[in-house]
Amino acid sequence: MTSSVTASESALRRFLHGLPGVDQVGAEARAATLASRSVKADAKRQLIDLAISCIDLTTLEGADTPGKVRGLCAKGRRPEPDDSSCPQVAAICIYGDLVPVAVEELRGTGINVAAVATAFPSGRASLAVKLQDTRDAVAAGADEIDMVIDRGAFLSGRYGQVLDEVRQVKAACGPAHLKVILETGELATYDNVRRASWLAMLGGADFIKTSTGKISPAATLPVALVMLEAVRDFRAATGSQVGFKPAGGIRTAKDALKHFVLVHETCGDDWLDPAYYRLGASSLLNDLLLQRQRMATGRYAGRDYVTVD
Ligand SMILES: O=C[C@H](O)COP(=O)(O)O
Repeated sequence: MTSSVTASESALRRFLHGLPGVDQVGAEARAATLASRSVKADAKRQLIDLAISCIDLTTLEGADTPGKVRGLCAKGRRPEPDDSSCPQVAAICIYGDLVPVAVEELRGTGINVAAVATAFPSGRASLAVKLQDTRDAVAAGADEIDMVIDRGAFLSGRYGQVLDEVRQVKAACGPAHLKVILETGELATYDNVRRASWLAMLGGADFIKTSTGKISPAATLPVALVMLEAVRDFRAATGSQVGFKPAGGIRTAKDALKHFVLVHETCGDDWLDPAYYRLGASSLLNDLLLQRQRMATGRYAGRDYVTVD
């Protein structure tokens, strides 16, 4: 390692370890307080539609098939086939090999195709493999790349390596937007979540994302709070607005509303837009549709009203 690399590594370490520490008890208490706020019925109606329009509708299973992805695309395009006032989702999030199927199904709809890449979900592969994974997905038509950071490198303190990987993947994305997944359930402390958030943003992330959905805990409210503070503070420091995507374990409309209260109170409404906010979820849409129907008619339509995935 050259002395200049060593110097920049140590400057990076000093910067990340110089960020204010997270008060664990305070963060958990604040997240719980905000989550207990009630939302008025009118606002709830609007937020349910906003939540639908912010969803990255996801399937990330080894057993995924072109047929399953086609079905997901159809659902994302017309979540309520009999109600044209129901918004479509923001993106369909899938493995890279299925990108051509989604591109075909979503052409002209305005729904983005998001591909997980960089040896998702573990992130354990050479940089060359990760970059090729990214280029392949972009060449196949992905509009967005969801990469994972190398948690082993991060937890060993090899921050420069993580930063460099994010930068190189960003360059490989070309015009595609980059979401950087921290896998917060493996980062052990809120301080690490704050440091990894800054590292990803310094590397050029367009979005920072909590989790792969493969590890529990995933998008907890205190973690979301810490990451929202990071995107807020990053904009104040640099002028750049980076988006935020909580993902994993968000299953009910109630969960989504709690996340929205957190965004509103922490960052303000500039983030309440699919351009800066996504909810990564495989089954949340069903509950949002049930609640939407209940608010429109005053009763639940029954579980068979929505598609059972
Ligand atoms: O990125 C999204 C997650 O993989 C979805 O997780 P979920 O199945 O818990 O909704």
